[in-house]
Amino acid sequence: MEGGEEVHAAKLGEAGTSSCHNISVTVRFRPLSERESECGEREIWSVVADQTVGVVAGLGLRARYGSDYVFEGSATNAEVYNTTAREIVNATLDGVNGTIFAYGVTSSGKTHTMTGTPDDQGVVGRAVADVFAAAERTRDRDFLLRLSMMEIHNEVVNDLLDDTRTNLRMREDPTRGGRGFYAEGLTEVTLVGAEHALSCIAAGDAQRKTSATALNKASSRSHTILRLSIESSARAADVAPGGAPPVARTLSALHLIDLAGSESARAVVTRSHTKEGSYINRSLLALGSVIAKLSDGHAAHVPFRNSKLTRVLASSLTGSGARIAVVCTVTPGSSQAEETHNTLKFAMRAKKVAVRAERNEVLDQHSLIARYQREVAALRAHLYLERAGGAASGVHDPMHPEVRNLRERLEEERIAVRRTISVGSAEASPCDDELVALRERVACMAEELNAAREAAASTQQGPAALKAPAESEDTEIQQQIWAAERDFLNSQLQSTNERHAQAADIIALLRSQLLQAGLEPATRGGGAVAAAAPGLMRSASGGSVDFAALSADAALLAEDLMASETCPGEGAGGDREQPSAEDNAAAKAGQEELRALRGEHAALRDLHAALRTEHEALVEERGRLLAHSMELERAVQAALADARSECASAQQYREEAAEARAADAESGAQRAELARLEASCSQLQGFELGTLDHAELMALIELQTQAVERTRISVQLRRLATATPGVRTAGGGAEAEDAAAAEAAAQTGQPGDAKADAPAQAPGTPGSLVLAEATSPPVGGPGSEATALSPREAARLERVSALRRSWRQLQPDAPGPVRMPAQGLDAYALNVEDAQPVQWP
Ligand SMILES: Nc1ncnc2c1ncn2[C@@H]1O[C@H](COP(=O)(O)OP(=O)(O)OP(=O)(O)O)[C@@H](O)[C@H]1O
Repeated sequence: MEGGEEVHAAKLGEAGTSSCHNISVTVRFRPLSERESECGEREIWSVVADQTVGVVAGLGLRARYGSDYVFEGSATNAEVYNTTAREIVNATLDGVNGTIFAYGVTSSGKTHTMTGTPDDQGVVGRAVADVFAAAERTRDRDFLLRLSMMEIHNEVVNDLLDDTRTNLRMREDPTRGGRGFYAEGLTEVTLVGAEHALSCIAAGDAQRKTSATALNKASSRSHTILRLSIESSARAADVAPGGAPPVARTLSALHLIDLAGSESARAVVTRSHTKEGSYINRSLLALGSVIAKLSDGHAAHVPFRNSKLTRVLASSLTGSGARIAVVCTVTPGSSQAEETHNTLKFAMRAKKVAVRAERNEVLDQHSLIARYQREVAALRAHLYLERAGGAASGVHDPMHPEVRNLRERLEEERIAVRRTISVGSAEASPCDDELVALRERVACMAEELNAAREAAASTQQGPAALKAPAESEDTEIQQQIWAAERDFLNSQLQSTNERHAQAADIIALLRSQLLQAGLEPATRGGGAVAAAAPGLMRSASGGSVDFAALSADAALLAEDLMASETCPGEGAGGDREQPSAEDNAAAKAGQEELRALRGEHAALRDLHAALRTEHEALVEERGRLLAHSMELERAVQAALADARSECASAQQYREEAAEARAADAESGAQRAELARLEASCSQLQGFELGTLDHAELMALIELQTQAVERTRISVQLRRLATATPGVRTAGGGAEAEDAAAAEAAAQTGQPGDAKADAPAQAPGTPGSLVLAEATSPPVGGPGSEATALSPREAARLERVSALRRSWRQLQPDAPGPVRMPAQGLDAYALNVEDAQPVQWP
């Protein structure tokens, strides 16, 4: 069902049945991990009622969440699958799309639920087995199953079935019902059996990006989307014979999605985790807002385009829809309480989303399955005819699934080999050119050698031919001819000797040049080379050999060789019938020289071949070393990046530790103070009276008496304070207002002014009552006459002064103004606050 294929499809009006379902929501707990148990974590979330989870201890998250199904940590994958997914998987065989995904924070058990373990397969393995088993059982229909797998990693879509296809584009297909996004160029493998499907899925899983984080040894760093396309139609044999009738086929897709887990900074180990974590959290946020909009039911716009994940899910949530199940995985531990709370909130929202799910049935003459069916029918007929003709043995059905599969694999391998060859030949083309040039040169030299040989052979035959001159020829003329020939041959011999000498010099020069160039005797793979030309092998200046110069030398040598071979032997002149001994010796020496030259030539040729081999080995070696060094470079860069991010994390941890230590010290001091207060309190409240001796008891009674006295005075003062001029109060409510009024009066000289003996900067602590010194009667405004106090006011003032004196007696050491706690005057706690700790002997 890749983009555009359904262009030819036509909906069967009434044939497609539609129903509306809410997303099925399952909450699955995982057991506490070993690490969590070792750290002393407690299980604070649990099942609190039928299909309801809630907090069972501490942390103040007094929450309860209902869901369709709840599984505790002991539940198996089989139980989870049978309850939550099986029905949806079965519906896909009937043409209804299905989507099952796992959602939760990192390390909560999503991959455990979707992929499972070898002993307890997850949703994916079980769904694939069920689909194939059902297809097998349904004898009256042909099924075509195709698989694709992709991951969304850092908002980049990668093909998990073909690692060369990365960064695929998401395209919108307007021909699909509702919103249909698909990844362009995503591989779809036609499946031939459950085993085949599982092996493809295992290969795809191996391509997923995972890495160890602080919370999970194998944390998924990407969202994985597996899509199983299911196409079926009435079996070929049941299709009306003749022509190509329209085929009614059902199409559906099962999406199995293992989301990456949202994660906090706690999970981060490296800098790349931070980046991945932010992409993961962003896309999950986008999913959350899509679900929130859909759960609202009236949202005008649903932001599917905000992330690739929501685009992929768009077709399931709209259009012809899908039956959807979400398994929310959570950990019961106290350390992830907040995250669990958020996951459960997502679950609640998802539960409200209603999705229409429609049976997809189309009429189509062009579908793949229709073509296969026609081909199968034709092949069956062919097979029948063959069998009838007695030639049925050894016939293989080319449409047999296994044959088809093998063909597909063969084709894939062929493509891969072609790709490798084209890459290899592009890399090898410079070497090839060199090789071709060398081959041509060697061929030229071989030709030249042959020509030289022929010439030498004809030269050897020369004297014999010269031995039989025609009897009839004039002897004198003959002698002149021979003399001329002798002169010619002598001159030739001389020039040959010179050339030999030149050739010897050139060879010596060539050797010395090669030696100077640093061409050492081969130490590896060059035994033959060393034998052919000791001292020649590799250039120290970068490993390249000057083939052009070498070839020029070789050509020169070959020329000399040819020239020497085409010359008649030394001493061939003179009397041909009876060559002199001198001539014979010279000829012999010439032939030896010739042999030596030939040997030299052959050695040179071997040298060429050996050098070529060596050169190829060097090119290969260099390529390998280059790749290795690039790999090392990459590893070093990655290690550097990791080290830097670890440094940053360590610094952060150090700062956090320092803060924690400071907070610890502070809280220690507070705890000590609290303990002291609690001790005083319990003593004062009589909890420990039984442990006191007589003197202690008396001291305590004294203290209590003083406290009661202070309370009494405080209460009286409070009553008086509001009505008596000259008394300034401070604290909360009306007292604060009074104090502010008194302050304002002091500044403006209004009546009520009083000279407080309290320091100006501390008019009163909140919640305390301050008795100011009333040294003079209040006066009126500026320029006004002093106002005499009324007898009632004077009496009050007198009482205040008396009270103040009593207070002073009780608190002789208290500095500054008389302050008494005003909070809770009616509570016994006042005494606790006010009392000094009793120093027991
Ligand atoms: N229900 C379970 N029973 C037993 N072990 C579980 C269960 N769920 C999870 N685990 C274990 O907890 C660990 C983390 O689980 P898993 O890798 O599935 O988490 P995740 O949610 O996929 O994490 P991430 O988002 O980081 O990929 C694994 O070792 C897994 O075996």
